[in-house]
Amino acid sequence: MRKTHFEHIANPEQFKNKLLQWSQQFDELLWLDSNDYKHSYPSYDAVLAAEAFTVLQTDSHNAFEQLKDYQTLTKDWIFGYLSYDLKNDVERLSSQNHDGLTFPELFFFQPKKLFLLKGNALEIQYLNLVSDEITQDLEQILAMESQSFDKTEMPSEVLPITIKPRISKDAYLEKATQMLTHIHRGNIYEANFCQEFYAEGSKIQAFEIFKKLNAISKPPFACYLKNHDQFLLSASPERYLKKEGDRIISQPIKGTAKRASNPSEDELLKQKLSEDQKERSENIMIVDLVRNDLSKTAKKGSVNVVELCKIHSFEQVHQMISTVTSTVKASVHPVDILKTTFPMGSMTGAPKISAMQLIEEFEASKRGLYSGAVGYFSPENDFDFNVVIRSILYNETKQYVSYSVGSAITSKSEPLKEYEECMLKAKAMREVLES
Ligand SMILES: C=C(O[C@@H]1C=C(C(=O)O)C=C[C@H]1O)C(=O)O
Repeated sequence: MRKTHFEHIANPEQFKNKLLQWSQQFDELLWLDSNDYKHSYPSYDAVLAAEAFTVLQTDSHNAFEQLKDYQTLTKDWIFGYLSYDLKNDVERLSSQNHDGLTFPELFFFQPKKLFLLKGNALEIQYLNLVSDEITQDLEQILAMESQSFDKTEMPSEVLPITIKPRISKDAYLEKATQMLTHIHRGNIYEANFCQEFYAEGSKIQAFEIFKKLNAISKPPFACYLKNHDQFLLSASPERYLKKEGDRIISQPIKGTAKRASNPSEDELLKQKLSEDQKERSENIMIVDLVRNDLSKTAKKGSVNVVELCKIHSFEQVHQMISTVTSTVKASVHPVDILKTTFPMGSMTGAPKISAMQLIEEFEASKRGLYSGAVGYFSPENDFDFNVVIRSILYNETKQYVSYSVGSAITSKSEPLKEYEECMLKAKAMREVLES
């Protein structure tokens, strides 16, 4: 079905740059970049999937069954996303909040052209119908002018944008206080409460903004997605779920601290986060939820916490990350591993269903692709998906730009501190949009 070509790449960083530049001509593309992060469970350094041969695009109704059929019948690489609102396909829930983006709730495509980069080894896989284009495309890519990833010039037709909050700071503080009341009453233990920032009537150069966001964040799960007029520019540091053979890996993040330019001050902030009882309990509650979710498809006794509350430092923030693994039963369809764990606990709270009900009640925007997952299935039924956070979403036709941020509310939360945590997470996105 696919023709494979191998190529040695002398300068992977420069090649990535050229490849991404070249890919801009396609209507459907997904770019995944680990930014040379030393992953404990690595896949590829960078992947480009371009030009759809087949597509699955739908709302949440029966979405997981449709994805299962599509993945089973296609028997090939498929790339795309699950939006948060697929919760409505898994539980008796609905999404009534404002949606300025109107993206499909699920989108997957089978790319005609696929590039997989690991170290200096490039694997090109083209569907047979375009396989005679490999040599010519490769020549074109190598001849592309290499542009620096942190090139910051703004094309002249682009106007500065005005970002507005969907809810005011006072409304946020009021809602967070009400959430706390639910927690103190024992209705839930933890809720990931999010808020949207948006700009209307805005034209942005999505690709330029992505390059800037990536350059100042260098996250391990970066992605750039284009589905015609819909764009996702993501600087995500978080893995949702990976399947490698019968091994399942989940790496929830809970616990965030700012970085300092002074190294000793920065080390102190890291140390403080590591020892912070509130942040640790936030993280452990989600680890418990993930263990429970994974146990639904795991072989008996195979769910393990292999790393608990470890601090990882990224350009923008320090994060507390745990790793939970399991061995999946042979009879389980890969899509069911997603279905039984979705949405990821780090973005809901616990217990999951009650937390999602309160989120719907208290948040003002439909989460959509924010708080969903982007990734791929391989022909071997493996997969890897990130968590869509620290991401800018853009509908070019509607000229609507949006980013959302959130934080975990637990019994020890102080609303103002949670608000500040949201602003810390928003900093890089605001900076690249307003610069
Ligand atoms: C909600 C966001 O992040 C989530 C909340 C985190 C936290 O509470 O520390 C950390 C990572 C994410 O799971 C966001 O970045 O918007």
